[in-house]
Amino acid sequence: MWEIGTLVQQRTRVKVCGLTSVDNALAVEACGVDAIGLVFYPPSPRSVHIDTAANIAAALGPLTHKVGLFVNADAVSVEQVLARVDLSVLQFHGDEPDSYCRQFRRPFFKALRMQDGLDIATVMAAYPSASGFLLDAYKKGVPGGTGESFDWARVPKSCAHHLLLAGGLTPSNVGAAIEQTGVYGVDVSGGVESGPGVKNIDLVRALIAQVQRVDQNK
Ligand SMILES: O=C(O)c1ccccc1NCC(=O)[C@H](O)[C@H](O)COP(=O)(O)O
Repeated sequence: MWEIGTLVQQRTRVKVCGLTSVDNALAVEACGVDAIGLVFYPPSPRSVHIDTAANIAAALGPLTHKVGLFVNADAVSVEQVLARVDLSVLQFHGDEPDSYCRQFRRPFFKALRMQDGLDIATVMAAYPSASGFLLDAYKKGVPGGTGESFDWARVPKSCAHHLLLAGGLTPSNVGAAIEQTGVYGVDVSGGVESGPGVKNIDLVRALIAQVQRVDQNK
């Protein structure tokens, strides 16, 4: 079970990433997710146009987090997005240092790609401003959305940070992932898609059902 301080987290948070249309985002939200991710990284097949992103963020309910994803973007373009899109949380998937990430004055997750030999504790210590860390699979040259898992035994068992587990999660394996790692939340993209940037609502429902099943047994 995941513990932050003395509090035991009874519910695993769910973020579904890579929404590209208002209707699909609303349908995903209606499944009961906590957060929706918007990818501002043009090479990604899940990249969303800023106008569409603004419409998605405006359409979602006020208690649903809107997370903006960036990969080594220049600060000006991040500010341009923030001026148009009501993002509550940021997520950085590149080589951005803490000083860069914190300048936008939003809570942020730093994505750590779990390359062999990565010293997780040392990297985390370099991000004192981070609200949490997203642990994702490492694939050379691909900053995220790989659809691949990493060895969940590498997720720190007792960790003072909020951890989001990502990488190749599906309705079939998310229960085992939570049981094994006890993370604060899970982040899912390709495993609930029917095409790039299009989420399959049946798969999202199935994923949520598995998360709830495991949470009820905590
Ligand atoms: O989704 C992308 O295309 C993407 C591209 C560049 C940086 C990050 C990206 N996604 C970030 C996410 O948070 C994904 O949900 C995470 O990497 C897991 O993806 P998947 O393995 O497909 O579930």
